[in-house]
Amino acid sequence: MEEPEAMSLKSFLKWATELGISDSPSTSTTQSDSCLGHSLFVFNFPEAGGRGLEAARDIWKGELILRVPERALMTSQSLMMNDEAFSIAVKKHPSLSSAQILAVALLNEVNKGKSSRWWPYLKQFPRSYVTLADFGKFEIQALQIDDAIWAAQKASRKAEEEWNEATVLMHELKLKPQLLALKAWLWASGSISSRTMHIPWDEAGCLCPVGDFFNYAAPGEETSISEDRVAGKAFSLQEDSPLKSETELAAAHRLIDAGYEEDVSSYCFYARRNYRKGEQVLLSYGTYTNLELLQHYGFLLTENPNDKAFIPLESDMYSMCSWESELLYIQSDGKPSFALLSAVRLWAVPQNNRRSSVHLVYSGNRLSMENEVVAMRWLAKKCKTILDILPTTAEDDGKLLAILDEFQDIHQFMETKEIPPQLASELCAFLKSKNVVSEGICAMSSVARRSIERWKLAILWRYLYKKILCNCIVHCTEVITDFISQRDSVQGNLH
Ligand SMILES: C[S@@+](CC[C@H](N)C(=O)[O-])C[C@H]1O[C@@H](n2cnc3c(N)ncnc32)[C@H](O)[C@@H]1O
Repeated sequence: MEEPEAMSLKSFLKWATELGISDSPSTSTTQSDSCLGHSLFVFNFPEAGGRGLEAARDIWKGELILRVPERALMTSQSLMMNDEAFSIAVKKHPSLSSAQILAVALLNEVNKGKSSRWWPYLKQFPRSYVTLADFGKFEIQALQIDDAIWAAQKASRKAEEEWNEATVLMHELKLKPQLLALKAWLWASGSISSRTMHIPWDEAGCLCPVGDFFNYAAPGEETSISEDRVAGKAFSLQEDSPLKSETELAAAHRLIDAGYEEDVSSYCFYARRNYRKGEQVLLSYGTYTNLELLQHYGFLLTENPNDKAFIPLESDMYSMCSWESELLYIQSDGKPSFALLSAVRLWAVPQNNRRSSVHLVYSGNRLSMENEVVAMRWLAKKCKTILDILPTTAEDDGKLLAILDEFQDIHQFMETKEIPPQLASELCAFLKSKNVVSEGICAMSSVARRSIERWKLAILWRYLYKKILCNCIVHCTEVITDFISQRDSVQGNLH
């Protein structure tokens, strides 16, 4: 960590200590300069979320590892309480949503600079975000898949509309010109989208100092090497387990490992699994597909058990079945979801027999060998058709990511003749749109550098989408091959 950054972190942790934030189970006030050190340390994890929290000691599943008292939570309400002018101004705009109010409140605090009570905390926020709303035209097109392109266009349109609606209030508050700009709004709404936590009294949630340093792991990934320590034993049955209160036990069983607790008026964080000293301690913000992670948090996971690939179906498939369209998807392992499988099975039944097959299909049964083969062939062919019409293959995307990684390392592109033509044209379009090459010299502005980050995310997203479709083709082919060999062996036995 660079010196000014380290100093700013140090003063932030001191500020947090004074507000009663603590990673120690003891509620007595400490003389320490840092609220961390008992259970957690701040550490940089370049491959897994950047700045995050590491275990300062071996931690047991279910242990309380961080407490953030209510007075340290930044909410619209707490910001209004300390700023009468802001509170009066907001009341004149009842149509603004709670997220818009929190965004304006955040910009209003930034406007105060060092005189804001929250200044040490605000200095810890990232300077910009790479969520879908921040994607420009080029990066949006790089997603390649219509659904993702629409989601990104919708996110950036929504951000712009919300900014427009809030500008009158921001002018009334006399914010500095740079804080009135869309760029500042994107920063505020990106902060809210990627850093707030749920509280029961405000839909916009709260900003939770130190608690928002936890990076994400998808729910369902709770096991680790350290889990071996308790292999075969339920953690709650261990006599020497440090789990004490009922709250801690209850928390260990929950999906969400953090929440606001009325009885202690604090946001409490519990370890979702055992951690060895030095491991990164992670939090599950919820169950998200990669597109949702990109939309709300600006990152995605190469191994995401909750990822889904949606494909366009025949129009009568939607009308014929009673499933909501968001249930019709291909899972990350390439298998169709239960609803998609039943929809395709039903569609593969001749139209005049469908009515009598509905019950069987919805109970998850295969109808017949022929029906299964028709359904699997349709699904495999659909995936192949989608993949064939896309401008690049998954393999190309992998190559392009490697080229961009290399470029970011050595600031030079490999010889263009070594780059496959479809990638070279995307690369040229990028260089042109960001004015990267001028008179044969490659000069990257900070804008172009940030754009590369978003472009890489778009490429990675479409690469992972294509991988799911490729896995689906493999799965369908295996099912068909199995059926054919079963049928051949039955026929062989009959002869
Ligand atoms: C609540 S903050 C977590 C702390 C953050 N790393 C920081 O420095 O403030 C959420 C942000 O952290 C990053 N992040 C969290 N988990 C991640 C992961 N598993 N992989 C990549 N980035 C992650 C994303 O930028 C996300 O928007």
